[in-house]
Amino acid sequence: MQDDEKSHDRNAPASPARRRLLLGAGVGAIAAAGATMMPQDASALSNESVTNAPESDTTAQRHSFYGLHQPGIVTPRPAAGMVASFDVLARDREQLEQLLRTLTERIAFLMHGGKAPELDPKFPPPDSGILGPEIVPDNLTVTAALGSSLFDDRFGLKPMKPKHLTRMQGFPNDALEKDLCHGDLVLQFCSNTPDTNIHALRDIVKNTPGLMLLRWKQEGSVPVQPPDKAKESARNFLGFRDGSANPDPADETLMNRIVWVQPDSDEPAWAAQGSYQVVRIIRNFVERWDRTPLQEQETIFGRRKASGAPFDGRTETDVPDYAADPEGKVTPLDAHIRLANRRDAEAQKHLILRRPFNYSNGISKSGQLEMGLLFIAFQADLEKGFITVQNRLNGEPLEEYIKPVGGGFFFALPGVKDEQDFLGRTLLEASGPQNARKA
Ligand SMILES: C=CC1=C(C)c2cc3[nH]c(cc4nc(cc5[nH]c(cc1n2)c(C)c5CCC(=O)O)C(CCC(=O)O)=C4C)c(C)c3C=C
Ligand SMILES: [Fe+2]
Repeated sequence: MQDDEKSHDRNAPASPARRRLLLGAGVGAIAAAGATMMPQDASALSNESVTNAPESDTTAQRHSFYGLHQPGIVTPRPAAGMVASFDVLARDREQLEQLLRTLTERIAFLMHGGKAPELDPKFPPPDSGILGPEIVPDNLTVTAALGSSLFDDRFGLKPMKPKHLTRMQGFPNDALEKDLCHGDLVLQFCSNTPDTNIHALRDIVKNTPGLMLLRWKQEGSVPVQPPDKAKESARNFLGFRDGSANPDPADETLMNRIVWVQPDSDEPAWAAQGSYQVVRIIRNFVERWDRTPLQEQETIFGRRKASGAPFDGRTETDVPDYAADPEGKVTPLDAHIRLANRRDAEAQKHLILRRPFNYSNGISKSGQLEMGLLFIAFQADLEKGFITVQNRLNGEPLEEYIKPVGGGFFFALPGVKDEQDFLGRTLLEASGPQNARKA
């Protein structure tokens, strides 16, 4: 059987299009055919398939919304991502609580899936309908985080601000566009398809009128690979594997150290089990990059382009030995990976969990491709994490090919523990005299 076919559930009944393919070509013929035949086979379907929806057997994938932590941080990164940033319009704490409760209710529904609600047709339909009458979960996670601007006088949250949460400062190579930066509240959508993310965003926007207003959004994607292929990091738009040295999200002890704010930390108690989220929209000058010799590209990152291996290794999981290369004769001292992680005891304090997506936004006024990296990173300490690493990267050779233009610093809220709980409850309960209604 060919690679493309293996991604389907073999026990699932064949769809009409697939049955036609099997009947038309004959199962034996397909099995005998080489992998290179598949494109011809796929396009040999009846002309009906030109307008049929493409098939996927992953639309039923579902994450649990409830738990100690929000999903979308250490859960696997699917093919489609989006960050949407909002200004909060709620006028008082009561309205802020209403917003957080509505967000909780909508996210719980969207991640679970179910029938789209119906109303008397004299009213606007409650759902956009873009996923049809049955809303599939499609691996969706929606992760909510707050910006430092929410911790002002409007809601009495000032004393509750997470210790390191600041408005994102500009770094030396940045050219930040103000319409692409900051926000009171940010939602990160991750799912199998852009349509599922857009559906979720439109649902949330429709259900929060007068409570928040979109400020900016950025969509992104991750290239997919056949499920039975050995696990490899996905490639970014500069063609390199991105994520090879990411800390293991399945290692709970490690995640408690580098991602999740701990109850015994110096952060406000309400913030325990939350995480600092950094979002950076980093444009890549791909035309210039594509005219750069391979050798130079690899020197800039400190890794081989094809395999992702470090210069003293064979595979992308091999660990570079900088102690054996103090002068940078193997891996240059200013290579991206060497600056980002010196691989010594000190560097252990500055680890971050990266969750980036590639983005492509059309073209610039001068006819250049507007594409790059929607860089997202989580850490328990913003100062020790992203800010320290970025300061080490300042002035790196990669800067000739990248330009950060937007993003912000946020604090991803602790998880919603059950159906009685809501996003931000611990914050509202902890702050001010007008405590939040008990969940
Ligand atoms: C401040 C943090 C980082 C920014 C911003 C950043 C931008 C950026 N990175 C790439 C491509 C790669 N990065 C890689 C490794 C890597 N990058 C960071 C941090 C930032 N990158 C870290 C901590 C690491 C890991 C270093 C290590 O532990 O060895 C790699 C190599 C493969 C990998 O480990 O992921 C690539 C490729 C781009 C294109 C980019 C901005 C556009
Ligand atoms: Fe990087």
